[in-house]
Amino acid sequence: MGYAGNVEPQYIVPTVAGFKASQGGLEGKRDGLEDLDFYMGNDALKHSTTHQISYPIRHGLIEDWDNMERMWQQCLFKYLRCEPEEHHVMLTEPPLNTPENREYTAEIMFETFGVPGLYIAVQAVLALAASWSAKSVAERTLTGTVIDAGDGVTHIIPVAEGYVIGSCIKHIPLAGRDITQFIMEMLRDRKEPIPPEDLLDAARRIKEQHCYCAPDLAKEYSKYDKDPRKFFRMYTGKRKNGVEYSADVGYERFLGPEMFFSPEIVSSDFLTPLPQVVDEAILKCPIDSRRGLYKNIVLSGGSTMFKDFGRRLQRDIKRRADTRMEANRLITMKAGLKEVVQASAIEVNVIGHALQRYAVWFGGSLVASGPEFYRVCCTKAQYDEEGPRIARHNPVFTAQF
Ligand SMILES: Nc1ncnc2c1ncn2[C@@H]1O[C@H](COP(=O)(O)OP(=O)(O)OP(=O)(O)O)[C@@H](O)[C@H]1O
Repeated sequence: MGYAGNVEPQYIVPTVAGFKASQGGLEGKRDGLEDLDFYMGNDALKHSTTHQISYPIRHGLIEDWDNMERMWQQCLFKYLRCEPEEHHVMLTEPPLNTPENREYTAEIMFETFGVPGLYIAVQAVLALAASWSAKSVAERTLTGTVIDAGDGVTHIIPVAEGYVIGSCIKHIPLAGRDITQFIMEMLRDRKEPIPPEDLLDAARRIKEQHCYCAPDLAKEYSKYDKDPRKFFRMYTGKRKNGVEYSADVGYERFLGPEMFFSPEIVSSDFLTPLPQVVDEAILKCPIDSRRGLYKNIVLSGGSTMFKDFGRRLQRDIKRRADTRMEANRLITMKAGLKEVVQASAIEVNVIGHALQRYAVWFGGSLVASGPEFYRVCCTKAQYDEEGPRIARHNPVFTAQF
């Protein structure tokens, strides 16, 4: 959460609520004290022994509206310290959110908090908007394919002119957490002197600080075998008693992120490489949108931050597209269809930018700080006139900044 116009969120708080176990019963509800003994985010996790932990959002969708409302209350009053009646609010939603959820969200925002305006934006569309920072005004478009790789899951989301092509979204059940786990196992197998209670955190830090995508796994391995010292990095951490320790970092630097391109190294269930999934997602989309989707493949989320991730992805997708074009060319040549033979090559661009770590947030910040935002918001006056149904659809914004 944060205020529009900033490049990064002011507060990053996990959507976790913690409340006294007794509050679930009538006793807690009757005395009206339940709101006072309630924690959210990291505070909730800290009190997990005395309080019951609940996750109001599951798989990106709000499931526990009471706790979500309490969380919004804390976001607005405790963190952002704002008067909600004075601020238009932007919230984000995953691609296949239901219209009922949007109505309910509007009800809480307008009736409980009295906000003057509300816009519920689709996360993938904001990620596309965030990439405008890396483009000229003429190139700003809301057509593209968003690769969103976070901690638990990777999504491939095609968007045409601001609308998600819902039937063509793909999910990959592999993301940052799996790479961390994989690196952790390698460190453990090698018996690096990392205290067991620190191992997970050390693996995550090693991943974030030292990992990169190699152009070719076999070649990188043989380079490594010839001169491993070139690849070594040192990781240092502190034990609980304050004494420092250090560990060697070696081939996990390129083997970790390779998971996206050779998933068989970490998974026996999901075996399709990311470039193939992206290519197949685009091929499922309507034919007239495909070139635009290849031309603007946008990265979003922490697990797209590996050095050369975008470059490798672009090369591999381009190779697949070119091989298919060549195969089609040969088939059509044999059939004597000359006009198809002349189809131009497919342009494949994978767009990374400085703010892709928090691309959705940054895209939201960008859109909400422009004049266009006030045009697309649902207003309190409209809500009072028509009720929650005004939030069923939010208009698509354009690149007017
Ligand atoms: N510089 C970096 N290099 C590689 N990975 C990183 C980097 N920074 C963060 N990450 C990883 O990105 C993941 C978190 O990304 P993000 O915040 O986008 O996910 P999330 O939104 O919390 O997860 P999800 O999308 O699964 O709900 C973590 O696994 C983290 O270790």
